[in-house]
Amino acid sequence: MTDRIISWHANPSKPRYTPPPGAVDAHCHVFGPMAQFPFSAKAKYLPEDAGPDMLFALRDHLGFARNVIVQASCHGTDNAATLDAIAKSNGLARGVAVVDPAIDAAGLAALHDGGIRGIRFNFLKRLVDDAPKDKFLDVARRLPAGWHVVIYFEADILEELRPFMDAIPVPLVIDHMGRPDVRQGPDGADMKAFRALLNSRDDIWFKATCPDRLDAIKEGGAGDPWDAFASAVAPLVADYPDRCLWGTDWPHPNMDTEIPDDGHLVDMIPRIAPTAELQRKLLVDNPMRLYWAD
Ligand SMILES: O=C(O)/C=C(\CC(=O)C(=O)O)C(=O)O
Repeated sequence: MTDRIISWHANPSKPRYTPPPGAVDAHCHVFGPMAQFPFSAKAKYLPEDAGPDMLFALRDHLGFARNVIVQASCHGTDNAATLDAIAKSNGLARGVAVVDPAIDAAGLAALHDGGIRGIRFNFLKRLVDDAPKDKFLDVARRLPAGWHVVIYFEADILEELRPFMDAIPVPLVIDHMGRPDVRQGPDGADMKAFRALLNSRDDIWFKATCPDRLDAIKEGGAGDPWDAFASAVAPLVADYPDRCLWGTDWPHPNMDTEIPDDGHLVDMIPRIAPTAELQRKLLVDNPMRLYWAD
């Protein structure tokens, strides 16, 4: 793997939609800079540098106030780039780490001090070599108070993961709603299965994110303006208004063949959360509860 990839829009449009004051982009990443924070030897993609300065400039351009930076698989379990970005944010960013499950209490406390409030378990085979459920459960039982677990999986393994998720004793946040096939519509099999998961516990949250991935032309969707995503996801946000989060997913890893315009992504917000109250919950109240409770 030698070629470094650019997966972000060079000149995203200014959104027509204005987020409420204090809005949080609750799913984004930083890449490198590689000279300072080398990528993991196990990385499945090798991106160009997309550091904190670029992330914070995009935040301001899109009208957001805060970021939740999620450690991306290309940095493995070395969270230094994520921690560096949080440290440079003047308190306006917090993060989700990926850890070696053998991490000890002192290691977790250091992450907490650096602004981390959760850990991510990634089950996508194209992104990680292994996902040891027993070791994941062990560390999930030892997290600092107030932390949660973020899980990234695709819809076809939701049922298989149910016993594992049931055993996690802290709140769960599901990336991109477990990647349902949005073309099935709001009452399709994938959304029904996801609703059953949400109904099994009241502390499971979800990210109403990634129309560009879930309604991608390369996956058989229609692409921007992502109509199937809007009609499948709006009812979910309406029915679970206190458990949803939103994020850009910038710099859009692995979307280099269909790079989304971040301004258009922001313009999806009123289509999935049509009222001011829903927008405030999605963008401010919910992420603040999860990431800035202290
Ligand atoms: O970041 C995302 O939302 C999605 C990713 C990349 C990723 O998660 C990672 O590298 O850890 C994907 O589907 O390729």
